[in-house]
Amino acid sequence: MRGFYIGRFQPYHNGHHTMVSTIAEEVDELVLGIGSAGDSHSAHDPFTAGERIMMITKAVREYEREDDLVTYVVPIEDLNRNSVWVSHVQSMSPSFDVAYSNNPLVVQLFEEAGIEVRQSSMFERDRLEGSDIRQRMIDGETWRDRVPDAVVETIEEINGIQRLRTVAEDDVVERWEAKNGSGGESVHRDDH
Ligand SMILES: Nc1ncnc2c1ncn2[C@@H]1O[C@H](COP(=O)(O)OP(=O)(O)OP(=O)(O)O)[C@@H](O)[C@H]1O
Ligand SMILES: NC(=O)c1ccc[n+]([C@@H]2O[C@H](COP(=O)(O)O)[C@@H](O)[C@H]2O)c1
Repeated sequence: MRGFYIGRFQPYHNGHHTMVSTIAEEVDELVLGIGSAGDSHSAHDPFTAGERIMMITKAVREYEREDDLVTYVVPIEDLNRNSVWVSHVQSMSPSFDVAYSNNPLVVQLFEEAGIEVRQSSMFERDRLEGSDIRQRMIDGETWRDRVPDAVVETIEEINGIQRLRTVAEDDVVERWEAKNGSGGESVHRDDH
């Protein structure tokens, strides 16, 4: 049996990794779908699809060895039409028998398409949440104990913390300018 588990994995953390270990008890093969694959370099989605492929491919080797799990990592870009998203996923992924997700929209779209969806409880959600882990990286707080070692290695290799801090700062400036104006007018007037 082949399963499919999709997430943004920004970054892939120990909550996702625990979910994969649970899934490994139920399937022989697992497709890990990297959602929002076209997004990167923002505070919400700092890492590219390729970087997330590295994190996940290296991390799940543990389960390939221990549980004989066969894994495939497939990047999946977003579409602006939810109604055809499941077909889009199916067009990019090896075929699968069951989907795993705790995301209510994803669950609904798969179920409406007649695909079985299995949900799990959230593991240590107070510690294992992507947005919180990204904030800890920005603030210089501990985060390494919340992700697999392979993810620490990848983030260090790509200098990911520095990137995240830079793009997060840009996001704050953009949000401030969207709310208060860029000050472009006064700069323009000063030119005369
Ligand atoms: N701690 C966790 N335990 C179990 N499942 C989780 C956990 N965290 C996330 N998931 C599930 O994994 C899938 C992918 O999640 P996602 O990559 O959005 O992580 P996230 O921690 O919710 O990140 P973000 O805060 O960036 O949205 C979703 O179905 C999500 O519900
Ligand atoms: N219309 C669409 O493009 C569509 C619909 C549902 C989910 N998704 C994607 O699936 C992924 C779901 O992952 P999360 O559970 O991590 O949010 C996200 O990348 C999300 O953007 C996309």
